[in-house]
Amino acid sequence: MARKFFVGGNWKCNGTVEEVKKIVTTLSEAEVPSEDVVEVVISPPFVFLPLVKTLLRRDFSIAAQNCWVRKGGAFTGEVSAEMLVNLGIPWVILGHSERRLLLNESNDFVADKVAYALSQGLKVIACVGETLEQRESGSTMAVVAAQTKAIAEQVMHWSNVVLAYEPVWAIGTGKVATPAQAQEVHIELRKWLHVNVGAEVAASTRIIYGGSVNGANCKELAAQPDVDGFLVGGASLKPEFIDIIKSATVKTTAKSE
Ligand SMILES: O=C(CO)COP(=O)(O)O
Repeated sequence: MARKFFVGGNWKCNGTVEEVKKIVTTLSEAEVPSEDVVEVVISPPFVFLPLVKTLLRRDFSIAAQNCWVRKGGAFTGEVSAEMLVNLGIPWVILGHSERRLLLNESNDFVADKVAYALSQGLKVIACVGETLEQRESGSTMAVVAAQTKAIAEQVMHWSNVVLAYEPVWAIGTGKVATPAQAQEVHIELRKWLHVNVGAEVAASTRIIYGGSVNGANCKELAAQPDVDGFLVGGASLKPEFIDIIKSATVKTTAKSE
């Protein structure tokens, strides 16, 4: 089954109203491949979701960067999945390493969030990835498999899940994984899905890469057979995000050759 290229722009905790308007205008004016070729999802901080939803071009979609683990209620400072649905936000990023590491979100907690968000009809970008220490000790696959396993135990239908492999050592460091390093983990994750979930899910689930993706390195990464797109941080705030979206054509060119 063909996996549509997916490009997410994770703005993290950045932006002002003025900056948001500027970025969205730049995106609106850009010529990018059609929706048949690439799915683009922009993820601003919660407070800017309504503004971005109003201004964003209709062929791009929106994600929140997090949501509460269960139904809303007396949880000060949290935003529930129901609220995102109510606002018409279709996607949510869950399990980002910044939340796992800085806010101590465990594999099980992330998996609970994924399950609840899916149950409310949200689509989920679920993030996994190892730290530098884990990579250097040779436990990369064990770490990402454990993170994926916790999620897989709770997911019944994978059609609304995108798996994002984001090695922590590559996030915001300018130290991008080599195409071979990314492909190696992506193919292992796909094999893991094949063995533990099923052949159809393994073949159809998009596994995207995140960590210092930019306009210069995106094409080579996109050319890897198991890299189905990107989750972009810093570069998603810059005009080069458009070049990253355009790297989707690497797949269509490869196919038609
Ligand atoms: O964490 C990321 C996307 O979620 C990646 O961030 P950078 O692209 O800034 O390295």
